[in-house]
Amino acid sequence: MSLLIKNIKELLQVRESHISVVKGKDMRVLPSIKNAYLLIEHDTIVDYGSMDDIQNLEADKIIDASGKIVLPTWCDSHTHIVYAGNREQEFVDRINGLSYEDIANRGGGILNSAEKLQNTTEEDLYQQSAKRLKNVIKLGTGAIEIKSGYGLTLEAELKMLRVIKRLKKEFPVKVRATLLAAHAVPKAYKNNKTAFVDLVVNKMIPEVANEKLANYIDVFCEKGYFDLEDTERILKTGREHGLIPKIHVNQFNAFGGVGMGVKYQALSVDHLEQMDQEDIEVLKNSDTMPVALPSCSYFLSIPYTPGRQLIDAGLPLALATDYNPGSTPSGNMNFVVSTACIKMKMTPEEAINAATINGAYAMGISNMYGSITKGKKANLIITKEIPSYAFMPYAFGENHIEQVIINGLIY
Ligand SMILES: N=CN[C@@H](CCC(=O)O)C(=O)O
Ligand SMILES: [Zn+2]
Repeated sequence: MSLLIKNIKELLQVRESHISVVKGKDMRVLPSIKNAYLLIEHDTIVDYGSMDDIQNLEADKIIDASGKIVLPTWCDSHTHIVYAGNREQEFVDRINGLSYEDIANRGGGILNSAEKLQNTTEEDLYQQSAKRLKNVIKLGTGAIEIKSGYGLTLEAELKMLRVIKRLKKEFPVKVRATLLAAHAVPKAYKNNKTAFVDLVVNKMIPEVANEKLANYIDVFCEKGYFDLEDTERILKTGREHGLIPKIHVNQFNAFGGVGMGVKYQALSVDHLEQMDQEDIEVLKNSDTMPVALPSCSYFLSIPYTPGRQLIDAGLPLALATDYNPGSTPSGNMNFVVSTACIKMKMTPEEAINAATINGAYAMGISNMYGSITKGKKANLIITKEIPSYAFMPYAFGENHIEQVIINGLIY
């Protein structure tokens, strides 16, 4: 099966295969070909170029993309889409004056979702999660990381990870799984957090690694959740079991979590709404990707990650949704890209780089996803007819996507 897309107004993010990440000033550059064609065979990009140079290419199917822009699908490197029910009452409580912290301290927040999930069957959890995944693919996401973390018991965490495994099997998009057992201290361990970390380290990590249910290890390193010592124990044990760290840090407080992530060669450090100079310096000497989650800042009315400062310091940056029931009930990467431009002062080129190639890097898959490159998976967004690519983040809140192609097939 072959597919030829021709008369593409502009083909974005065209990269040589050795580019796996873009940093600093290079993020301002988004290589493209105007008036382009793209040829797909089966699930792979095999050729592309200017329409002026098109040979007599044969294909089983031809799409005329006149007036439309084609780009790689979004790579969403941070989500929690496997959850049960919703938390709109907490949303209303926050409108009425409670903070995210107040709600968590009253036993709401993550513990509320954990209770719901523990009382939901695996089949129901799968159906709820599959619906969310289907929706975000239609919004242009072609690769996604999904975390556990609403289980908080071995049994419920395994249930979440089995659901992620099933999503991976049933859907054509690339799925990466993360064990986030240390997402909150469960009620039963309220006065004995160390015993819960013991459980994570001695039972949950070995069992999950043994069953090969996760690629990554995560921890919510934050005041009132898990401190540096807990984080270190969890990352160290995760690494020993072959799980690569990707952690929640600096959402509300900066106290060295970024350095701890870098010490254990985290693939990414995510959130970073609160950053100090030391965090920036430590990232400069690492291969760790900083990940910003602007929809979370928007929804909770907390500061945005200082993306401008990070990029101006020569660092790379990735953008992800953080889709979850508490802080970001949205998996729309188009909104993330717009919000990064509007609120974080990122240029459209920087935001698109952050949401494609750098997002792929933050999932360890940039060899196969995140750019238009021969040999990579044919995961593409075809826009509606729009004046330019900057129009996508500019005209925010509108759906500019006409078609999504996953593994060479129209989704
Ligand atoms: N900050 C920690 N975890 C999630 C939110 C969890 C929740 O409120 O359910 C996040 O990344 O924002
Ligand atoms: Zn998160």
